[in-house]
Amino acid sequence: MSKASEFNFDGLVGPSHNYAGLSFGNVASFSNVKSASNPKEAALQGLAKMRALAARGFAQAMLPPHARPNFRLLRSIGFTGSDAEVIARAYREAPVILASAYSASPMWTANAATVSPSADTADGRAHFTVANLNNKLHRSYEQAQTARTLRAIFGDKRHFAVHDALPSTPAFGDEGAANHTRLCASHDSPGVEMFVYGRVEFDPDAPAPRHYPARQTLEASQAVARLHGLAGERTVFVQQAPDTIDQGVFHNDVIAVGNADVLFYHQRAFLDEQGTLHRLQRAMEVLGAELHAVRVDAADVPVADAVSSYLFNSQLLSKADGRMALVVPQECQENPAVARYLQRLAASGGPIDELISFDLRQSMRNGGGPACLRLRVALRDQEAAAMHQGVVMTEALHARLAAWVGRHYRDRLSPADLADPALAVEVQTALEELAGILGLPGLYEF
Ligand SMILES: N=C(N)NCCC[C@H](NC(=O)CCC(=O)O)C(=O)O
Repeated sequence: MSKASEFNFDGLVGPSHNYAGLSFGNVASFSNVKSASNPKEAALQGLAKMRALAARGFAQAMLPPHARPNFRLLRSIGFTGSDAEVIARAYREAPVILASAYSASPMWTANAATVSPSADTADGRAHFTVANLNNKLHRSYEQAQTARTLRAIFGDKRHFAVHDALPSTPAFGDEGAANHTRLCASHDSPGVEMFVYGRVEFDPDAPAPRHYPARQTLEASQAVARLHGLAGERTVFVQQAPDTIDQGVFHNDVIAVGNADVLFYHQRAFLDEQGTLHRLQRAMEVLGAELHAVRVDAADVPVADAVSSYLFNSQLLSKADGRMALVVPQECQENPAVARYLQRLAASGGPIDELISFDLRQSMRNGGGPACLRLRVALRDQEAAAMHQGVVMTEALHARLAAWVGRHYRDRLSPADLADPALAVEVQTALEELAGILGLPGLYEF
């Protein structure tokens, strides 16, 4: 009988991390627009999380940043000449598009792809569908490098299938694992896959948010489930509450998180709370398992506090003793209602008995907490052995990456710095070296 474990692939923050206010509907991104960022601190904060969780024995790996600026985007919209000329003119004429081309958003790897472990799929391989992220210009370009990276790591076709992104059109808006949760009894046996969508393209009567965009469609979620060969009785499609999206919950992982048989969620997460729980419970029964729902009432934690603290953008990790730890951003301890709730939760005798808190403020200021920063990939032992090993987090890799960040990253980036042609050269030099550190020489298309 093979064993399996869940790897967290955290995104390494890239050298051009900046605050450009690019994500309408994401409250943090909008409110920190044009403030100065600290890419060095951002990368070190992310690496510290990876190191600490790896040291605790959790399976941990990383995904590298993408090449920036995205010259393909800039040249495709009419900026010509040398790289320096392209940057100078884009800065003058279209600074927001230059910022989009420089975005370090691939760090939020929960949006890189949707992943179905081999135990769930018809052909017994682990399936990945790259997310098209077509709701935002800066994110819609991530798919090509993401596919290239995933194929470099999961290239063994006997074990893995990496699908290209769905057609990049509003009907198939897809934001990857941020809107997908797998519930199961154990990682090496079949699980229930829950897909959460925000709107339905081809049903004009379906409820939808009024102010902020719903980034994920039902049609996209269904397409991913089909591509992965998931069994109907173990697949559940759930609509997110539209008014909660309108309060800044732009992905389901901002309002719910699941692990093994536990679903930790806010009362206002889903359009039909009872129906959702009932369907998940029935699907779990097919597996001979039982759903353990941990509901947070709006009276204890209002949606606004869930959004500002990112309580639900936490990682729920199974420990060796069978209990679970909740990995939260430090903002949770700073919000009195959330801190009070968490104290009660850990002492409640329920499945979650430990809190682990990280300072991820650089990422949080763009709306990315612990869960945004990681892509979960449950792998059987032989699959874990078949993937590229150079991205698995160890003390040695952490040390090399921290030193690399120290050599190449700036500690301050303001909007005007994006006009500096030296920045583009710095990023390319850094990434060429990174490809060598990770043992992935063909990683980038320089
Ligand atoms: N919830 C999850 N899984 N991911 C969070 C992604 C945050 C990201 N922020 C940004 O892209 C902001 C970039 C800027 O404004 O500079 C987004 O909105 O897509």
